[in-house]
Amino acid sequence: MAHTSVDEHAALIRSLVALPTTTETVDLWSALGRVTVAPILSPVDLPLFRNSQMDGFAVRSAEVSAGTSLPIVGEVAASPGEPAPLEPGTTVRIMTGAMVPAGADAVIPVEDTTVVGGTVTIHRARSLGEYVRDRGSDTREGDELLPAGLRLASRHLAVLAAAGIARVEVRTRLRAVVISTGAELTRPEHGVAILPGQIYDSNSVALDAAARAAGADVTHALFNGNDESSELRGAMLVASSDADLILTSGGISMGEHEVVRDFLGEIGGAIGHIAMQPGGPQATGTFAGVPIVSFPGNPVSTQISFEVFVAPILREYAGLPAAVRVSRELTVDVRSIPGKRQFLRGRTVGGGRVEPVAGPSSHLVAGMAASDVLIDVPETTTELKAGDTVETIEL
Ligand SMILES: Nc1nc2c(c(=O)[nH]1)N[C@H]1C(S)=C(S)[C@@H](COP(=O)(O)OP(=O)(O)OC[C@H]3O[C@@H](n4cnc5c(N)ncnc54)[C@H](O)[C@@H]3O)O[C@H]1N2
Ligand code: MOO
Repeated sequence: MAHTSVDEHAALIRSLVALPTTTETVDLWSALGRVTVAPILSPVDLPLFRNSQMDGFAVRSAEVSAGTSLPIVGEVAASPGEPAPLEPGTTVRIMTGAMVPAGADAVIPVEDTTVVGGTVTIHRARSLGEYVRDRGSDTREGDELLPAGLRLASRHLAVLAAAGIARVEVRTRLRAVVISTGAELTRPEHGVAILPGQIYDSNSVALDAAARAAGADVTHALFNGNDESSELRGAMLVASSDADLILTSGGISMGEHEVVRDFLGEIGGAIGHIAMQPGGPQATGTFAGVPIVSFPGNPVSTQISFEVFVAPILREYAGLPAAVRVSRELTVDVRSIPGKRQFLRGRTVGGGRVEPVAGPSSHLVAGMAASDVLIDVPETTTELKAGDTVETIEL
């Protein structure tokens, strides 16, 4: 991997990750954010029947002009049942959503009328079809309601329900497992009484949240709090039984206790450095048929590696838009490492500008939290001036 570029490594990971090809059928209540697999055609016309847009009176429009009075001979509510046809020279009260009786072709809103006893006087003429919502005027039986590959939002669920569709076939969610490694790690849930030399594991929760935000289902967020490769193998066995992708953090560099590196070595994985900062050390492998993508342990390296290499694949599969890239002007001069694609943390400021946040070091987890974009500096760029345009990636 010595001279591997970011794009080459991204392509390698894309080739490793086998996206699920199965589908499942879920009810609408569980379908939010899921992705359709085929176009969904309407089984019905919408509206289902000709109905009133207003509370008022159903009339034959040709019979109505300003000052017309008609006897009120009945009422149609928005409720089951077909109303009787409207007799000529009469009207019926009608409610919004109620079926318009045969023979009626317009609705007079109640506020345009005066009712005295059983007679209504209409104050102005109405045209044919006014305030009548025709059957099929929204969509026709057989028309496409939703396309394939659509991520379902509330408005999509609403039209399915309106058409009487209770269940929808969706892509099976990609199942990811997250494993953090390092004997120095403890979980924040364990409280403040940590030993000298211990730190809180922030990568598990970061990767778990990032994977879920990218539309994946995280089946396990495991934690290997020692540097034993046998223990990691155990975690991998659990993970691989229930995952399409295993993400690890830590233990892939050049130290003496690189548990992920050792494990990947045993299973014939690939470990090396790529032309990227942060996120130089990178590794991949396959265990029990499940791809493993291993990120360096430094918190910023892990987070950025996920955004660069894995998030685009997961988002695409989950029907989410790709991360937004925007050109912005730098507020200050910036130096970058020759031969490495650098992803600096940035904060957007007014006028389409961006200022770097914290430094380039990959332990600056608070600096990462204070940023809202990554500044993508090409491998060949070593110096940028205030006012220069840079590509930013929204976080
Ligand atoms: N001699 C060399 N040393 C290092 C090199 C190198 O090329 N030669 N590369 C450096 C770079 S760059 C990085 S990045 C790291 C990657 O190391 P590892 O993947 O082996 O990660 P660890 O050593 O396990 O951890 C690095 C760092 O991150 C902290 N860490 C680890 N896991 C977590 C976690 N879950 N939550 C929060 N913080 C975590 C860990 O304590 C370390 O401080 O290697 C450099 N070294
Ligand atoms: O490349 Mo490392 O990921 O800078 O910290």
